[in-house]
Amino acid sequence: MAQYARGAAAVAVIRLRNPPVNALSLTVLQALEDGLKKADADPSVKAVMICGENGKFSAGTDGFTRSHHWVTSRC
Ligand SMILES: CC/C=C\C/C=C/C(=O)SCCNC(=O)CCNC(=O)[C@H](O)C(C)(C)COP(=O)(O)OP(=O)(O)OC[C@H]1O[C@@H](n2cnc3c(N)ncnc32)[C@H](O)[C@@H]1OP(=O)(O)O
Repeated sequence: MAQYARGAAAVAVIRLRNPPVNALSLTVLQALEDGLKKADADPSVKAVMICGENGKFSAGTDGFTRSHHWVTSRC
């Protein structure tokens, strides 16, 4: 998942949470999109910080998601 929170001042924080390496699964991508929409809808938010849990940002596309893209791109 990705957790939305309000940080200091006008900053929204979206924290990627998908142990062990915060890979971008479909669930994480959906939660990321939801968080960005929430920030966009809040006129007091002037910046969005995206970070990863446990001292890691993200390993990129989740292994499963990557296979899915590969299969669909060949159809
Ligand atoms: C239409 C196109 C859309 C998007 C294009 C997107 C492109 C990309 O995202 S490219 C990037 C894809 N990511 C990778 O190729 C990263 C591969 N991983 C690594 O290089 C390393 O794992 C790491 C540097 C991220 C971490 O290294 P290290 O600390 O040595 O840990 P491990 O390698 O032992 O990995 C721990 C654990 O995490 C699993 N894992 C790693 N990467 C992914 C991933 N991308 N998706 C899912 N899972 C991942 C790895 O298998 C290990 O799992 P186990 O402990 O269960 O074995």
